[in-house]
Amino acid sequence: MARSAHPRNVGSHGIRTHMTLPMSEEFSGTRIAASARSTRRKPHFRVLRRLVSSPKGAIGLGIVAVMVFIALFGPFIAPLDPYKQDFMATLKGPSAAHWFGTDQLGRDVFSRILHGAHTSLGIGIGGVAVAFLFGVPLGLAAAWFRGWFDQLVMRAVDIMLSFPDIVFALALVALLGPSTMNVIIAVGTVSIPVFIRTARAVALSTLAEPFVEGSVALGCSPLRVMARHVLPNMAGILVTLSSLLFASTLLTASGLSFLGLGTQPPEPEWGTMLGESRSYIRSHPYMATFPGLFLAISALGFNLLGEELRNIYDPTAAKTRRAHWFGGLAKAARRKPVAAPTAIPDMPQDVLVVGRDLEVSYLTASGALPAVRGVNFTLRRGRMLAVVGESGSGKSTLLRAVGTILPRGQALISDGTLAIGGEDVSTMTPERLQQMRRKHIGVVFQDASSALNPVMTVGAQLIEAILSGNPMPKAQARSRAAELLAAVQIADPQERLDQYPHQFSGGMKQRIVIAIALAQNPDILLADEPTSALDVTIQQQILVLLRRMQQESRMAMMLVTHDLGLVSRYADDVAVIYGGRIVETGTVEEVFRNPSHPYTRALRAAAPRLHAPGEGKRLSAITGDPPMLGQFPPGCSFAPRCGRTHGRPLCQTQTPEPRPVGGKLVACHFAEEV
Ligand SMILES: Nc1ncnc2c1ncn2[C@@H]1O[C@H](COP(=O)(O)OP(=O)(O)OP(=O)(O)O)[C@@H](O)[C@H]1O
Repeated sequence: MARSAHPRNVGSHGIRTHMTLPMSEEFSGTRIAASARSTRRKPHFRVLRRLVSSPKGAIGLGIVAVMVFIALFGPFIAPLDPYKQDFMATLKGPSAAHWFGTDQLGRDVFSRILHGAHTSLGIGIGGVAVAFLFGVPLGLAAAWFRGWFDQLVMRAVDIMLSFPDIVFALALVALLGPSTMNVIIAVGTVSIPVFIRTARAVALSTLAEPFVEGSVALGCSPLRVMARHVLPNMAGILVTLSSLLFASTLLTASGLSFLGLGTQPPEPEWGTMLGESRSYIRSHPYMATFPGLFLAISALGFNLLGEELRNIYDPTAAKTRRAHWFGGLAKAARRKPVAAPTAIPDMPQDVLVVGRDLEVSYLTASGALPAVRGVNFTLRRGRMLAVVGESGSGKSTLLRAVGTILPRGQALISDGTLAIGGEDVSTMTPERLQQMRRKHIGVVFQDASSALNPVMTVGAQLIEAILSGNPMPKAQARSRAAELLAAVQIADPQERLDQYPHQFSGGMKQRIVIAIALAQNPDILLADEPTSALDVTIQQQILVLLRRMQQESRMAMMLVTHDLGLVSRYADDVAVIYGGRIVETGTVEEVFRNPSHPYTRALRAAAPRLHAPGEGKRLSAITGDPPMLGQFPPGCSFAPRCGRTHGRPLCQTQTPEPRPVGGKLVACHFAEEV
């Protein structure tokens, strides 16, 4: 039965198991000498240098600089009074006396353009600022809170977008009255939905990234997650959007001025000037050409500038200028073990995580569907439990439940009990959960590339992980970050701290992810297919590293993997999961030496083994497909694919419960029939 989701998506449910192991409130991490140099800052003129070194950036910056200069100093450099009428010189074409000609009242068009720059660009910038300041926070809030708030915001956005910009802006100005300020409010309001949609879409995808989940797992607050990960990741797109909107805002504002609702004559403004030139467009085209040209050039300049800024702020798009680093592993010999965590005095017991009849469900259109169904397991200090099974069997869902990082609003613990350090997570407040994640749980995700924030240096990400649970001076945190990099065998750690993830190889990125997971000296380490994106030799190195650290620090570890070879080499215990249930569990030796469940046997037979008896034989595949979410057959879920069932009704009707068979727990009615 599904229950309402906890704000942090840990289900609240009625079942309570009395646990007596209180989790320590405080965890004193390794003390580090504050001898490191301070965090180096990137010089701000780096951006300027990059801008001027590219043709697009240089042109864009040049145009914007000229326009800003004109907006600021136009009145001082204008040769004539922009308001002065000369009825003897009306509608004169460009000449030495009037470079851009004169208008219907004999006013100097050039001087009016110089004076009008201030108002025109001011309206554009003001409109974008209004849209940005309201749209971005609303979009971020909608992505974070989801639910009814998201629905409300998005319906309002849909309604606003269903009107053409100019019509909506017209209605607003008609309501507020014609004035420059009201035009800014109107054109800004019209653009708010675009910012909301963009910010929400980017935030949603960024929040689903493993590196953000990692931050949530580290216990970072929503504001911090938004400020550190989501906003920097959308900086490029927001800058580009702002520049594009600047152009459209200028045009919409000009349209309003053209209709007489914007800046009022005799005030010079490019849109108003275009409006005034309407009647003379055929006979005296220069009247429209010059203000139009200034509008178009301004829009072009902001666009070019925005595009180049996007390239700069997205380092993954930028070409790596420096040579790649090659001599890594040779220098990495200076290995430095991570210090063992300080003992938690009031948590001496070995059992750190207990799952009892644990059920985890996804909230789908068809209701809450269980992906993990009544599993029992224990994570013990100093031991590694491997969770194996086919794709879709529920391994990652189980790991995320243990890490209290189930996707918000999508999954929840719907039944049973999960206790971490003796505390039932369903009774924990969001703050307690956050503290738990921050101090006691480290998570290593599958794909290191997406587990690291591409726009933050490795050092910044490590320092964030270190500081999230343990305030300390930045210099000390940097020193600790370098120590962690050295511990995961990355050479020249001080220099590497200032580099971005794309400057590291896949294996090194995964080492960094491991370093981040270990930043708080966690008691529990969760690794979800930590090596499946790596080649075989690197897989071995990473697993050796993980195993060494797990043993040195006596962490309880859960390893999710498809690779039975890795399990037999590195894990202590194994849980074989099928259709969301643990079908066989015990020590690796017991389970693999003499597998009892037909599914375990089939998995073993399907796993490639070098130098195994019968080498050269074809691998046997498991016939049929694993059950889909919500489509589990009655009785034993494996029965439709099982060679041992022989059509026996018991398998089709009664779900086998795990029972002791030869030192293991096996969920099969006929486990003894090996
Ligand atoms: N966000 C989600 N919404 C709905 N169903 C989901 C969601 N995530 C996973 N599932 C479903 O839950 C089931 C278990 O998925 P899970 O990712 O835990 O399996 P897995 O064993 O880890 O698979 P893999 O090895 O491919 O990662 C699958 O049927 C999957 O389709």
